Amino acid sequence: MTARLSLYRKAEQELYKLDRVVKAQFYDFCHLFRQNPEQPGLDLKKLKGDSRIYRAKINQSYRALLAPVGVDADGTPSWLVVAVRHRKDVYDQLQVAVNRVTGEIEFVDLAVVGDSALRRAGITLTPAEPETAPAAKPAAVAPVPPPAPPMLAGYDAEQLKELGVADQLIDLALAVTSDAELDELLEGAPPLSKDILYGLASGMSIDAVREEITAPVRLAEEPDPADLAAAFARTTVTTVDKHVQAAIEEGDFRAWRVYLHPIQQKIVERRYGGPARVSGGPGTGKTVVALHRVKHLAGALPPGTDKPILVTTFTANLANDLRSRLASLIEPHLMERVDVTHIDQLAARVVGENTTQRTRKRRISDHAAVTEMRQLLLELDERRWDAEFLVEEWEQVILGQAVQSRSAYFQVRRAGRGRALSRPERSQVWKLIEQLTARLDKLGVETWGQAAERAARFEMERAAAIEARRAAGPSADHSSDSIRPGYWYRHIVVDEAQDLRAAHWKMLRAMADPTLPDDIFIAGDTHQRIYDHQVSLGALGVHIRGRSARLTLSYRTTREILARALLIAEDGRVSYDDLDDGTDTLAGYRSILHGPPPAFAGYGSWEDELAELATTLADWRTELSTGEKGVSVDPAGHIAVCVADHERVSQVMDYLTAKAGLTCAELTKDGPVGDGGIHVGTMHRFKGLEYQRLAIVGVSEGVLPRAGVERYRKEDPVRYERELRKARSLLFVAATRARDALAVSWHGTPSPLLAEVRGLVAS
Ligand SMILES: Nc1ncnc2c1ncn2[C@@H]1O[C@H](COP(=O)(O)OP(=O)(O)OP(=O)(O)O)[C@@H](O)[C@H]1O
Repeated sequence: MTARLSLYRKAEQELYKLDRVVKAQFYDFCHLFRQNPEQPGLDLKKLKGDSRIYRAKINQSYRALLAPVGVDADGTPSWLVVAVRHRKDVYDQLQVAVNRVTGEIEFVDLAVVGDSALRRAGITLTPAEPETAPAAKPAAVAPVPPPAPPMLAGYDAEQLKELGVADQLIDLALAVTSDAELDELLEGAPPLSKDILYGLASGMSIDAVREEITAPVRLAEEPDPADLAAAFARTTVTTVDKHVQAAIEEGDFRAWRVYLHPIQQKIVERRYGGPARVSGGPGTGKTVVALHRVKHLAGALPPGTDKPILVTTFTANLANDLRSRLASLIEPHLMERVDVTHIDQLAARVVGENTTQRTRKRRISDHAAVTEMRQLLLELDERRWDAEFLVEEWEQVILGQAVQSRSAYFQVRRAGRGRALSRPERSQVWKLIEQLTARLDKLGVETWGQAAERAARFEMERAAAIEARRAAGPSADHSSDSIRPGYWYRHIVVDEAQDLRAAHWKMLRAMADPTLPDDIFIAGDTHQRIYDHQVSLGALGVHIRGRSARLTLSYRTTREILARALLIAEDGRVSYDDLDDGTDTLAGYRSILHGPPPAFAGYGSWEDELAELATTLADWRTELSTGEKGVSVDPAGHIAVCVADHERVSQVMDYLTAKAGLTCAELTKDGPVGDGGIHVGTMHRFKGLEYQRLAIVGVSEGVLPRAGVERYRKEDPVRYERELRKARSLLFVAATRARDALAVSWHGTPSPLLAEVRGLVAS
C-alpha cells in the first residue's frame, strides 16, 4: 500500500446517496488509489483554485476530491477524500481550510450555492472540467432582482470571522436576503459555519452564539492554518479500509455513532466534579450524548467482570431501545460492564433484595389505587374528598417528600398542589391515606410509588452504613456488618430524567459514591414531562448546579415541524423548571433540516377522520417504498399513528385493519407487539421514539386535555394549569417524534392546545 485514505464526513454522506454502481466503482477507486495514487487511470490533478485539493477519476462521470494531509510515521502519505461528485459540479474554487476556531479540516463547497447569492457576492465559479469552453455558472445572466435587505445586515465580516464562519462563506452570508438563499449557501457548508449562521438567522444574539456555539469548540490556542496534518488529527473521519463498504451501505443510520457535534463531544468527554446534566429540546441528541457518555466511562473502567455502570430510564421499552443502541456503539466486553435497567425494575430489584418472599407485594398502578380509594370512600360514606385528589396528595406530597408522620405532614410544603389544606383537613387526609395503605397492605399490593419509596429507604440506609464505616476508619471491626461494603455503581447515567419520581432520585443518589467525580449523568427535557413527578434535584442531594449544558440543534425534526411544535409547547404563559429551582427554556432550539409543512385538518366525524387517515397512511407507505428523494425504505416501522388514549388505539387499529387493509402493530410498554408495519399507540408510549412519518389523530376538544379536567378550572385553578401543561407536553412530545412528515387531525371542535398552531396555519 502506498497511500492511506480517509473519508471526510460530507464525502461519506454524498456516497450514501449515490447509485449502487457508482458506490461499487468508488470502492474499486479506493483500492487502486491506495495501491498507487499516481497511476494514470486515476488522472490525479490539482484544482486551480486551491493547490491543496486534487481531483481524481472514479468513472467517466464522477470525481473524488482529495487533499493530502500528511505522511505517517512509516512514510505512507495520507489522503482525505473531501467530496465525491459529478464532474460538472467540480469547480476550481473549491477549498479546504483549517477552521480558526476548532482547528479541524473544513471543506467549503460553493458548488451548491444558489446563483443569485453568488452573483450578489460577485463570485463566478469556473468548472474544473468544462464541457467545451470554460463557462461561468450560470451561462445566461438574468438580471438580479432589486435586492431585499440582507438577512444578516446587523453583522460585519470581522464578527463572523471571529465566531468561526469559514472565510469563503463570509461575503456570501452577508449578502443573502432570504431563508431559501441561506439554505442553499449552507447546504454544503462546514458544520460550525452552519450552526453560527443559522443561529444568527434564527434571532440568537451574537453573544449567545459566541457563548453557546463558538466557545465550547474553541481550541485553547489558535491553530496553524497551514498545518493540515495537525488539523487532520483533530477531524473525525472514516478510515477507508475493508469496513468502509459496510459503513456506506449502512448510510445515515450510523451517523450518530461516529460523528458527534463538537458540543455533544465536549459534554461526553468532560470530567465532572459531581452530578452533571444535559438538557435540550426533542431530537437534540440527549440520548446520543448519554450513550456516548457510557462508552466514554466504560472505556476508562479498570479491568473487571462486575457491572459498575448503571444506565436507566423511565420505561421498559426505552430501556430496551437504549440497550440495543448501546450494543451497536460499544464493544461486547464493555457492554458486559453495563447494567441497563428501567427505573421501576431497579426499584423492584432493590425491594426484592431487602425483603423475604413472604413480605413481597404485587405492584399496582396509581389508577388501581384510585379505584381502591374510591371504594374506601364509598364504604366510609365520605363525600368531602375526591379519590383522585387523595391519591395524588399521597403520591406527590407524602411519598414524594418522604413524609413519615402525621406531625411532619402538618408542616410540609405542598407547592404546586393548588387547593390549600387547613390543619383539620390535613388530619382528615392523613387518616384516609393511612386507611388506604392499610387496605392495600391487606390485599398484598403496593403502588409503584410505594415501591420506589421503600427502595429509596433501603438504599439510603445502606449508604449511611457505608459512610459510617468509612468514618470509623479501616481498622474498625466490620465482621458483624450485614451491609455490602461498597456502593452499587461507580457511574449512573439517566435518560428521560424529567419523569423520575423524588424517591427514584433518592435511591439513585444512594447507589453511587457522592465523593467521586462523574458519579451521575442526567439527560432530560422538562418540556417533555408527561407525568406529575416534578422534583428539585438539589433538595434530593443531587447537586447539578454549575454542571449543566444545553443542546439546541435538532437532528430529528424539520424546521417546519419544529416551528409548529414550539407553538404547542410554549404559548407565552407556560414556564418550565430545570429539574432544580431554576427555569428551562427552548431558546435557540432550531433545526437545519427542511421538509413539507405539517398538515393540520379537521373533520366532521371520527369516521371521516379515520377514512382520511387511511388514505394518508397508504400514500406514505407507497412514497417510502418507492424511494422518496431517491432513497427507498422498507416502510415497516417507519410510519406511526398516535392517539390520546387506549380506547382510540383499538378504534384506529380496528379501522385500519378491517376497512383499509393496512397491517398494524400496537406500541405497548415493551415495544411494538404484532408484525404489522404501522405502529399505533398512545402518546405516552411515543416518548423517546422517532418515526419518519407520523399522524396524530383525534386531537379534539374534550380529548386533549381530557374532558374531566374542565371541572378544575374553577375548583382548583393550580391543578387545572398543571393538567393543561401535562396535556401540552404530551402533544409536544408526540409532534416532535416525526422526522419528515407530520399530519395532525381532529373531528368536531379542535383541542384548545392547537389554537396557536391553527392561527399560524390559517395566516
Ligand atoms: N451527532 C449526531 N449525528 C447524527 N445524528 C444525530 C446526532 N445526534 C443525534 N442524532 C440523531 O438525532 C435523533 C435524535 O437523537 P436523540 O434521540 O439522542 O435525541 P433526544 O434529545 O434524546 O430526543 P428526545 O428528547 O426527543 O427523546 C436520532 O435519530 C439521532 O440518531
